[in-house]
Amino acid sequence: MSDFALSFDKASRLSAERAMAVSPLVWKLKRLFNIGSERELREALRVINMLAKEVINQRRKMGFSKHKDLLSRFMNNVDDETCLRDIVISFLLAGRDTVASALTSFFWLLAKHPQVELEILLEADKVIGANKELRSFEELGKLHYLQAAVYECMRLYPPVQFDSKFCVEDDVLPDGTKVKSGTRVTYHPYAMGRLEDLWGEDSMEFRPQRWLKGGVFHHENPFKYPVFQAGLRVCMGKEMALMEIKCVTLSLIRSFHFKLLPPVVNHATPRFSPGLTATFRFGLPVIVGDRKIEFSE
Ligand code: HEM
Repeated sequence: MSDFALSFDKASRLSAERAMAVSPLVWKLKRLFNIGSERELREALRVINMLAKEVINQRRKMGFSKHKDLLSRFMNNVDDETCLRDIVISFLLAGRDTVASALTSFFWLLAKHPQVELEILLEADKVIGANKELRSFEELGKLHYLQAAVYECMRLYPPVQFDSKFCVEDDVLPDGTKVKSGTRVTYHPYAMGRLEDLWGEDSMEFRPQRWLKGGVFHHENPFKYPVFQAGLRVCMGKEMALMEIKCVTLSLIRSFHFKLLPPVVNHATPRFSPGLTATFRFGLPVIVGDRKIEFSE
């Protein structure tokens, strides 16, 4: 792995650990004396900042005024170097591990539910054509079962499993709960996705059909399914993320077969573990085979 990726992973982990500390005083003292995890975090951030600035410098050398990619657009409108650097890092943080986490969970669920994988393949053959490649964004939109399966996957395994906000001034929630200024308020998509009150008695089952009405995908209220958050600060990359997850899954499962490796000591079941972005603690060991050739045991 590159220095950037290693530092990025380390900084994400250490920042998440800050949030889980018994008291913020612990990490604040460590930061003051530049010791332990805070020293490691500072070093990781130095590497990340340096490389993010390098990305911006390279783009500047290439010329950005006529380019239409996201970074060039930001560079055309933002002069502050530190702000640009933070934009690069925010988009990486928001878009890198979240999609990877969703894909890992999805491949795990598909391996455990071959009938769902089969439905996705049959739908793809019907809409796109057997042995044909996806041609357009519109065609992707016709894959209702695939979309339902992706939503169902993230209901049970949301990449952002909980998310906190701090109240700026005294407020009252719609149900009358008073929230004092400075209070930390957390919503928990992982817990909400499993509530029987919200999803019914089969809330723990992976059942893509719950998202379909007459074979057509239908959205749920985002406040019931806050996987991408809801309201004004909803995820800016939602549609891009969904497109990535669906395209990667389709192109891989149409060509390859993924078989879970037999349980390994201590890794018996993949463990969904918290972090800034949740992921499977020991990765997802699989054997990859050609879809046209059956696996032999
Ligand atoms: C499955 C994948 C993804 C999930 C589950 C997800 C989820 C979320 C969530 C829960 C938030 C709210 C965070 C907060 O307010 O604390 C958020 C914000 C955001 N996401 Fe995503 N995200 C995903 C992919 C992406 C991608 C691919 C991008 C862009 C490349 C992206 C860009 C952003 C940005 C810029 C924000 C901040 C929006 C704002 O504060 O106004 N996300 N996302």
